[in-house]
Order: sequence, then C-alpha cells, then structure tokens
Amino acid sequence: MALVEIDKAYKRYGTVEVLKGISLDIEEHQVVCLIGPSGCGKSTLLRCINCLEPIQGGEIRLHGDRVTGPGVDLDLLRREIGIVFQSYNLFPHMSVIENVTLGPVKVLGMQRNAATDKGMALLERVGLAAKAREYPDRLSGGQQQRVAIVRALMMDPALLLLDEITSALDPELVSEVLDIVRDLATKGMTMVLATHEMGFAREVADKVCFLQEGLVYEEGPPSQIFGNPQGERTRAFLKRIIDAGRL
Ligand SMILES: Nc1ncnc2c1ncn2[C@@H]1O[C@H](COP(=O)(O)OP(=O)(O)OP(=O)(O)O)[C@@H](O)[C@H]1O
Repeated sequence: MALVEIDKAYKRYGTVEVLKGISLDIEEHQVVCLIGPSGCGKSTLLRCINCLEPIQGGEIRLHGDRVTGPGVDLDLLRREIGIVFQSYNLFPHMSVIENVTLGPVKVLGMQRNAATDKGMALLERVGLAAKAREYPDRLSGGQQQRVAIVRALMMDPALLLLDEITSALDPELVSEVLDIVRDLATKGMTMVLATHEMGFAREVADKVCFLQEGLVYEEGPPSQIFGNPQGERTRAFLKRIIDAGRL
C-alpha cells in the first residue's frame, strides 16, 4: 500500500472544476513533483491532501485511512502531514525559536525545554541556529522559508507538502532553500512539491506528475517526463519551458 493514495479526487470552486478526478499514489520516501501550467490545480491538490480544502468527490487515504470526508481528526492529520507555503506565514511577533516550538508545545504537549532543544538542532541543520532569537522581519526571505520548513519538521510529519516554496524568493535565495529540500530528500523524507523549478524537479524527483486542466495527464520518472515525454501536451509544455530558458 502506498503511503498516500489519491483516488479520483474531485474539487470545484463554485462552478469551476479544479480537480476533475485526480488519482495518484505517493510511496514512502518518495519525492513527487507536481508540474504543469499555471492554474492546472497543483496548489489545490496539495491543500486537499491535508484537508485545508475539502474535496467533493473521491477519496484521499494516508496509511490506508481516509483523510477526507466526515469524521476525520484534523489535528491528528495535520501532525502527520506538514505543509510549507510560498509566503512563509511565520508569526511576526514571535522569535524564530518561538515560531518553531509553538506547534510541538501546544499541539503535541511537548515540554518547552525539549522543544527548544529539538528546534535548535533543526535550526542548526538548516544553518540558522544563530538566528534563533531574531524576529522574522530581520531575516531574508530564504531564511524565513528555511524557518518555515523547520517549523513543519518539528512535528515529525510522515509527509511534507511544499507549495511553490521558492516562488516568492529573489533568484539568489532560491538555492539555499532548495539545498534544504535536497538534503531532506536524501534523508528519506516523503515529499510532494508543487513547483516551477523544472531543473530541480528533474534532479530530485522520484516521480514527476504533469497536471493539465485538473487531471494527471502524464506521470513517470524524470527521465521520461523531461527526456522522453509520451504525451503531446507534456511535450508542448516542456517546449515552452525550454524556449523560456527555464530548463
Ligand atoms: N479559493 C479559490 N476560490 C476560487 N477559485 C480558486 C480558489 N483557489 C484556486 N482557485 C482556482 O483553481 C484553479 C487552480 O488553482 P491552483 O492555485 O491550484 O493552480 P496552480 O496549478 O497551483 O497554479 P500556479 O502554478 O499559478 O500556482 C485556478 O483556476 C484558480 O483560479
């Protein structure tokens, strides 16, 4: 059984159908990259996986248990599935260490000292231990995004969702965030990334999923999607990316 099974997930906003029956399996330790044209539903799919948005049809399962529909324990689910957004969303009135320890202390009931130790160890790992007492507005975008990743990791999630996490960053700050993601991938973290960073997707993904108009149009290893795409629309999409000098 896959860690996550997305089974014909259907989502609409009003009359606009955004996900039209997406099916996708995510295996443990896999890195899955969602690519596709703007508006194809990448972010929406991530938000549906951790129930920030309800789906209106189909089912999503984690460890074989349904995480969509009535009766789901959202607190438990959000411990298992972490999400990092494009706009870091740190609390501005809290220091870095307060931001990353809040969840474990409040939600998991972890002792503050233990949470601080864990937070410091993770901040060290992303090169930000020295910034622990700073407030977010004293950090660069790349540093804030690394803190947001640490905040998600503090909960020891089974799955990490990364929604365009480098899109708001100045180009020179992108690589410091991608380095962290690359490191997590080598350590076996299961991740799903919605991304426009095609070079990165080609390098780190185990599976690349090309979405088109709310459906999985083509999925496969990066060697297939970037080297030998089977579908006409995948080829057209990649040609546009290559012509724009982004791959
Ligand atoms: N809260 C919402 N209310 C109404 N429509 C929405 C909402 N969120 C997203 N949509 C619509 O759903 C569609 C898919 O949006 P989504 O953000 O998932 O696409 P995306 O593939 O992540 O795009 P991008 O690459 O530009 O981030 C778009 O047409 C968008 O306008």
